[in-house]
Amino acid sequence: MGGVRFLKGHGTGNDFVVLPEGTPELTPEFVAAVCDRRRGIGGDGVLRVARSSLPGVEWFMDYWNADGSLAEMCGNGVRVFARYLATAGLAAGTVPIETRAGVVRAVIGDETISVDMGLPKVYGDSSARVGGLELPGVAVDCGNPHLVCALPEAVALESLDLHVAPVHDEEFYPFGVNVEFVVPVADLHVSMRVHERGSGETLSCGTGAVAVAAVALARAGRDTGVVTVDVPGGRLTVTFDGAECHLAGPAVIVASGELSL
Ligand SMILES: N[C@H](CCC[C@H](N)C(=O)O)C(=O)O
Repeated sequence: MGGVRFLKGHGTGNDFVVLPEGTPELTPEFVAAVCDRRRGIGGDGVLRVARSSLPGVEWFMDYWNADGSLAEMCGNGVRVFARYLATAGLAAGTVPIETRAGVVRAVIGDETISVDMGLPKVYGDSSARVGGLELPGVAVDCGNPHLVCALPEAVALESLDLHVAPVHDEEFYPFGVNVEFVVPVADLHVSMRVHERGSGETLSCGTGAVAVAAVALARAGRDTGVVTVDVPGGRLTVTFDGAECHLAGPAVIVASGELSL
């Protein structure tokens, strides 16, 4: 697909290739080639800008993982998508965006973009094995599947080797899973690393931050509050107001160009 215009952006280091409106339908092979960090542009995923057919919704975020697989939702992706719309003069203020997991609303600020994400659903317990450690975890649905594993005190977050995908229960997660490893920092303040389905370890994961925040809030016996989530790529905050949660953090566009893949 030669002559395709692209932009590059990230939200706390979770990086995406943005393909503006008019880009033809994508294939897994094309997405994997674009996300290749040596032979392509490089990215944790692709955000293709398309029109929504839903009433009152103008935009559809066609999100793909780096390996060319589809995912239902991408929280940092929505924030970068909204930043692109704003910089392209296509949106300002609050903009509804359709995703495969439903419609979310992005609130566009100068530095921060916040996404109204609905409420995650904590739906069970499972486990993951990483580096010989079998870790229990809490299953959370953020439109996409997550497993939140609290690390034992003796295990340092940075000691985990996430070059290899954690082994998960394939019966519990037949379509794969994003696995977060989390340690407490302070009250309603956690630090996490994440191994993402279809992308490997990333510096940040918005829906992952929502998942770990939901577990932290439940552990504190609360259903409203602001949870600070430190990720290797920076800091996200997740605010629960009782009706839904709001994922907030920086999102920037850093480059643009033309693909000749
Ligand atoms: N980085 C994304 C999550 C992508 C999830 C994707 N890896 C999946 O297969 O669900 C985020 O900020 O929410």
